Amino acid sequence: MKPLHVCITGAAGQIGQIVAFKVANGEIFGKSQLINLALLDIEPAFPLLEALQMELEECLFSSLKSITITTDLKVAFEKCQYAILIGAKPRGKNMQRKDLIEANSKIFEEQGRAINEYADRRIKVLVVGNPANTNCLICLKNAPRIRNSNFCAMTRLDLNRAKYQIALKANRNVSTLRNVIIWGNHSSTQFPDVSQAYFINEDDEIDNENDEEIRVEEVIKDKTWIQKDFIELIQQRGTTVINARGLSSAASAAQAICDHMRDWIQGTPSNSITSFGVISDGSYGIPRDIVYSFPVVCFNSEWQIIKNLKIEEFTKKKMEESAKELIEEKETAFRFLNY
Ligand SMILES: NC(=O)C1=CN([C@@H]2O[C@H](COP(=O)(O)OP(=O)(O)OC[C@H]3O[C@@H](n4cnc5c(N)ncnc54)[C@H](O)[C@@H]3O)[C@@H](O)[C@H]2O)C=CC1
Ligand SMILES: O=C([O-])CC(=O)C(=O)O
Repeated sequence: MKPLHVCITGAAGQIGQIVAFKVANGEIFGKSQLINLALLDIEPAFPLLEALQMELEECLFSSLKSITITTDLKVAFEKCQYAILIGAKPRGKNMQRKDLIEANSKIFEEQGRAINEYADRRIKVLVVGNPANTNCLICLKNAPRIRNSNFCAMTRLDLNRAKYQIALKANRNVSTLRNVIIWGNHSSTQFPDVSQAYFINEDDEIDNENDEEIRVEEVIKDKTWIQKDFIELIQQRGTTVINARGLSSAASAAQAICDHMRDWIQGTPSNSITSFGVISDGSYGIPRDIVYSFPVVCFNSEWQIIKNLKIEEFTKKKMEESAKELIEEKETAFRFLNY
């Protein structure tokens, strides 16, 4: 079996360090898939990359064929088939993610260009660095040789957070919960939506056609909680973690990266949908040319937006608010980059 070329940017950072071990241990591509791992960071972080390399090597991961540590975009992205773009400045207390546009948009412009020039034409790119949706848009605009659908922004952490809170409130096992959706921006305007979500029977955790379903809105009858407290809790979760630990989420973000990539590559489990930030094709009236989180399914290593869900007025308004913010972010970023 041929080894895969995988690149992690910002690998010396708090998320990057955790993801590197997970990738090396087969959490995305499986334990039998060999990996050539490229770890990119900036010069001041190079000693941390050296230490990371030593530790990875000494874990004796059977799927890790080689490790390259580098500060050079060409070396990092040469022949790259999967890129996880984390390297960027994180926000601190009292900041919104969009306050990072000036600090981070150039990074994604440069990396988009390098991916365009050096990577495998079929590369799949997950953008994590904030503001993730707008950085993803910048990246794909700078990589015209690569299909737009090969770029995603990560909203999986929001989805995992939402699923946890719903299962907790319902006092049910999270593994029996299906089809929660994150719409929009990875920001405080995102809309975590349970209108399509349901629980399957506890005894029926292995999906099959005969799963008995019960809608979340029939289990959690507290409409105020669903339409207000729950939404705000998920929209503000990143901030809550920053306020508690002084730094943004790391381990849960690393896990969400693996969950996103695994679904993308190996396919979503049957009867399950997930949410990806992807280039809008105009579905649900969302303007084109922004990266927006939609419900998707994946098969054959491709995602597809779930169409024709019935959208209520409440949902539609929330979806539009987030689209409006993404258009504003795009305008700010493009002005800054002189596009
Ligand atoms: N989409 C999401 O759900 C989430 C996104 N994030 C975002 O991920 C990013 C990284 O977060 P952390 O790992 O906590 O930050 P961190 O500060 O611990 O690590 C960032 C790493 O990126 C490196 N870096 C900076 N500029 C770079 C460049 N031009 N090229 C390559 N590497 C570069 C830094 O040297 C550092 O090692 C932040 O923007 C954060 O806001 C964090 C959590 C969740
Ligand atoms: O909140 C932040 O800045 C980091 C992040 O994206 C998250 O935890 O969802």
